[in-house]
Amino acid sequence: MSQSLNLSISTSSPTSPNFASLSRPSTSFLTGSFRFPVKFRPSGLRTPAPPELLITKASSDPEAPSASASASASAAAATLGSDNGVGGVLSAVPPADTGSIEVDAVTEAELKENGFRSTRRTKLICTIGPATCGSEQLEALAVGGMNVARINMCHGTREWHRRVIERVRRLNEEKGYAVAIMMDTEGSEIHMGELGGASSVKAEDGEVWIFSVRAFESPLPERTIHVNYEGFAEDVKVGDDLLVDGGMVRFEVIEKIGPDVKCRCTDPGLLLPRANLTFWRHGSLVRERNAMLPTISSKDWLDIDFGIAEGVDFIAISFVKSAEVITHLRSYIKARARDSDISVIAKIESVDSLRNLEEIILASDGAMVARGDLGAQIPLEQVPSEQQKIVQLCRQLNKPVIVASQLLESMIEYPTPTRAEVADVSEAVRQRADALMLSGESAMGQYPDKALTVLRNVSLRIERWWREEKHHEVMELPDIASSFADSISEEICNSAAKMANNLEVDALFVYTKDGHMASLLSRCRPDCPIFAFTTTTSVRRRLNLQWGLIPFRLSFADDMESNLNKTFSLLKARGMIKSGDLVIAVSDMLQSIQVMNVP
Ligand SMILES: Nc1ncnc2c1ncn2[C@@H]1O[C@H](COP(=O)(O)OP(=O)(O)O)[C@@H](O)[C@H]1O
Ligand SMILES: C=C(OP(=O)(O)O)C(=O)O
Ligand SMILES: [K+]
Ligand SMILES: [Mg+2]
Repeated sequence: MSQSLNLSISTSSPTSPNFASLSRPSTSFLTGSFRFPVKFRPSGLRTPAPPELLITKASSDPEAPSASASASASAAAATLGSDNGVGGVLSAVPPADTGSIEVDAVTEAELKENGFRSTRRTKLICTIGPATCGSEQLEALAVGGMNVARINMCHGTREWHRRVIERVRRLNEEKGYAVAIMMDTEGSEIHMGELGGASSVKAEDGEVWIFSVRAFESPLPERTIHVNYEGFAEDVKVGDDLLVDGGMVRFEVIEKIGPDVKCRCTDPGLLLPRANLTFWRHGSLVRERNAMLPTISSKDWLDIDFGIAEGVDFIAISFVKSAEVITHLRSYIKARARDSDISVIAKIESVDSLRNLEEIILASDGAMVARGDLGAQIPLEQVPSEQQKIVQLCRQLNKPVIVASQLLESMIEYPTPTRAEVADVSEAVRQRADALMLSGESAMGQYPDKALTVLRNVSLRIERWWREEKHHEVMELPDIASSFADSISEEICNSAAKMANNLEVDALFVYTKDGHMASLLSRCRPDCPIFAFTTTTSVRRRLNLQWGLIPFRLSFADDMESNLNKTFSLLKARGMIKSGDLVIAVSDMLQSIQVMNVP
């Protein structure tokens, strides 16, 4: 049926790609629903009440993580995979049923509905907050295409986050989803405290407010804001500009009285709990003192211990300045979590991270273009070119990249996006970022599901447009292999992806134990989807973040012929492929490229 290296290409015609039924009935935003023009920034973001979970200030959370904290559904149930030779990677599934194949239930439905070619390649991340922490809401997001759930340790208690993780894991187990978990650290940013329970407070033009490092009893005195950074009053100078959320509200420092800093509001707007603060002097960001704060604070280390104990799939590090901190964290994780592998994502959101971009990306397992804070640290008009640069560099270095923040900001309040937002999302998809992320839109907005639908539909539409119009940017992909064996893998993947495009195959199949070959194929951004077969649940979940990969868990042997036969019959039985489909298969056990029609 097939031969290694000596390519046997069957002449029977592959099934034509099915582009039918791309847009589902729920996609009304592109088909003419009406919205009022939004002229003003919303004057009262209504945060829906959390259904069951209690939200309190993270810093007052007395609970420290312990080894016994790993009581999350899957971590506790984890067994060392009986799957052969996987180096003891944690697997959340019971010992392998050799006859079965596991794939995300939503992807499976999508494959059956839309056909191979039309499955979504861009991955979607949703930040979970009060609007989406309940099981039903989490399930709605999973069904809507959420590949990764992000929890932001800047908000909520560890207990709150633990329950979210538990719910996601339970849904995965009971309903067959494969949603991965990303934990995002608070980092050493300077931010305001809670607003005494209020979801937002308006600061009016000319008002005088006190920013102070003092701890206040609730309720806060009027027009008083707590600041989390001890050195704040010493660092600011009279005349400095104080920017909330990168300029959504602006104050001028008018007087310092001990720990209190008196400021006059110069650009009125809404203050949100724990909003980020930056201060500027003579038009430049004051970074010197801020930069002395450690990237990973002592609270972050406790959160990281929590993430390791809970077995999260990704840890995103805020305000990374250099590669060392990432290297240090990776060895920390390796020592603490010997059996699991947690990917470390570097958030690019500071001037220092731009300066040391390449070494940071090389040291990390992936990167996030965190445009929220980045836009507060460099001029806004520089953000788009930095985004493009980061996305390209990550692809060249074979690291997954996430584009984050304000993609659909207006959908926090409105059911349809602005045209500008749709254009921004389209651009990120066109740049072929691995993943797009929702923040406030899903964490505390009124239309989390609709926002996710917009990301899904824009991704599908732009990806299809690119394929049909053949807008391929010929991106030079430099050799990145560090050994001869890696070079072979890299050449095989580059060639297989090129062959897949030229032969217009229906799918690439990759059999990979550690996921590396799958990411090398993803890096080529081929026209067809990539079915990535891997033996462990944790690798399968991590592959969720990468462009174009459809991860399956399957126990397989080194014998490719039997792997292929087994895969074909399992996938055919589930209606995911059919006889005649043209497939190219590669594997990291047997270095070969095989081209064949599904029997
Ligand atoms: N776990 C949570 N508990 C309460 N509110 C949250 C939580 N996560 C996110 N939010 C809300 O969603 C908003 C957007 O989330 P995100 O962008 O992740 O945070 P930030 O605004 O701090 O950068 C936050 O400002 C906060 O109001
Ligand atoms: C994603 C970001 O980080 P956070 O939401 O944690 O501030 C950002 O700043 O864009
Ligand atoms: K954060
Ligand atoms: Mg940030």
